[in-house]
This record gives sequence, C-alpha cells and structure tokens, in this order.
Amino acid sequence: MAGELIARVRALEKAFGDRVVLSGLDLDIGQGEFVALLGRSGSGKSTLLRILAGTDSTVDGEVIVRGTVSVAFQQPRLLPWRRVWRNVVLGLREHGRDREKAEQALAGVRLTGYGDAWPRTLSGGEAQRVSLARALVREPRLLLLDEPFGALDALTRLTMHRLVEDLWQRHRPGVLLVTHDVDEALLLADRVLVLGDGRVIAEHVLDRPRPRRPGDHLAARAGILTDLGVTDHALA
Ligand SMILES: Nc1ncnc2c1ncn2[C@@H]1O[C@H](COP(=O)(O)OP(=O)(O)OP(=O)(O)O)[C@@H](O)[C@H]1O
Repeated sequence: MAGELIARVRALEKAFGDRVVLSGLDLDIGQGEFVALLGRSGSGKSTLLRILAGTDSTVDGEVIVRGTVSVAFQQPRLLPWRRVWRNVVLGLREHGRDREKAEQALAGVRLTGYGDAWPRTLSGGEAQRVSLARALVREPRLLLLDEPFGALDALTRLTMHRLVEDLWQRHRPGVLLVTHDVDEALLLADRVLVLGDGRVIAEHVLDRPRPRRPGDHLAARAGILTDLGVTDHALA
C-alpha cells in the first residue's frame, strides 16, 4: 500500500452483549486505495463499516480515520419528499452553491437533467446513482460502500462497476467496498480482505491493469473462495 494512511484500525474489539463480533481486528486503508471486504454473512462487515463511519463508537481498540467519510448503502435511502438535487446535497455541512454542486455531482453519475425529478420516478439503478452522487458531493477522503450493487439486476450492476471505477479514478477517495460478490471484488479492488473469526484472516493484493475482465486474478479468486470456506466446483 502506497501513500498516507486515511484509516488505521488496531486491535479492534466489538461485542453486542456477550456476542463478540470483532476481535483483534487490524486494518489499514491508504489514500486513494480501493479495498474490498468479503466475509460470510454475519461476520461483522457492516458493523466494521459503521465503526469506520463513526456511527458506532462503543468499541475497544484504536480507530483513526482522517478526513471526511461518506457512506452509500445497498438501499439508496433517498427522502421521497425531496427532489433529487436536494437529496444530493442533504449531507453537506457547508452550504452555498448547493444547486450547482448537486448538478455537478449528478452529471458525474450520468444523471444530467434529473435534478428536479422526485425519487419515486427513478429506476433502482438511477436511485443508486443519486445515492453515489450524495456520497461524492462531500468530497470524501474515505468512501464506504455497503453492498451498493446488491439490489441491482446483473446488467445494471456491470454498468455501476464501470461508473464507480471511473468516479474513483477521478476523485481518488480511499474506498472500502463490502460485497458478497467475489468477482466484483476482483474487478474493482487493489486489495481484497477476508473477514473471519472477527478479524482479517486473509489479504489478496490485485495488481492487474484496469479495466479488468472477468477471468483476471483467477488464482486470487480460488484463494478467496478457500478463505471463505467455499468449494468452487467450477475451478476444480
Ligand atoms: N445492533 C445489534 N445488536 C445486536 N447484535 C448485532 C447488532 N448489529 C449486528 N449484530 C450482530 O453482529 C453480527 C455481525 O453483523 P453484521 O451486520 O456486521 O454482519 P455482516 O457481515 O455485515 O452480515 P451480512 O453479510 O449478512 O450483511 C451478527 O451476528 C449480528 O446479528
């Protein structure tokens, strides 16, 4: 990992009552780095994201995040009573030139002309792009993506992969992408981390040039599936 760290986590412990979810977790995210986080259901991925986002601070251990953090979730979470452009600027701390900023962000996610639309008139993919625009308008140094493509159809998901890669290359935030989709991680990430037993149990560095194709990083794919405890007969 090159450059300055924007997130540093050491010996993180998180429990809900008696249930220990994260234990002894270390994590670094470098400036402008794209990291994917995989783990079985219930392994604590969303919990870790909430901790990094600062919405859950009842933890032990060291958590340092430098700069603004934005989060985009699986559901776009748009306010139905606000027009699209107002949804985009909702989280801005400093106001001024809001409409202009919103339109710029919307253009970035290829939604020029959608500013006055109501959320209910958007397709699932469009709503998710508004959610991305809302995350990026704050110019985050760290962008947390919690399965942002999980609810989309396969074709829309492919378009979104390209869009996110393009936005990341233009804005260069550090990204932590939580996903269940190993191939999505292989397509987008510089590094894939596998979460298990409450900590990072494996790390795979991906260095193939972008845009990547399906089939790049097959060895890492097999390794990740093994880390996840999944047997992939197609690879046997
Ligand atoms: N507020 C809470 N109170 C009690 N337990 C919780 C709370 N939030 C999460 N948990 C528990 O912590 C564990 C980790 O949950 P988390 O949502 O982080 O997993 P995940 O890896 O994101 O799962 P999935 O892939 O299914 O979304 C789960 O066992 C869950 O039941």
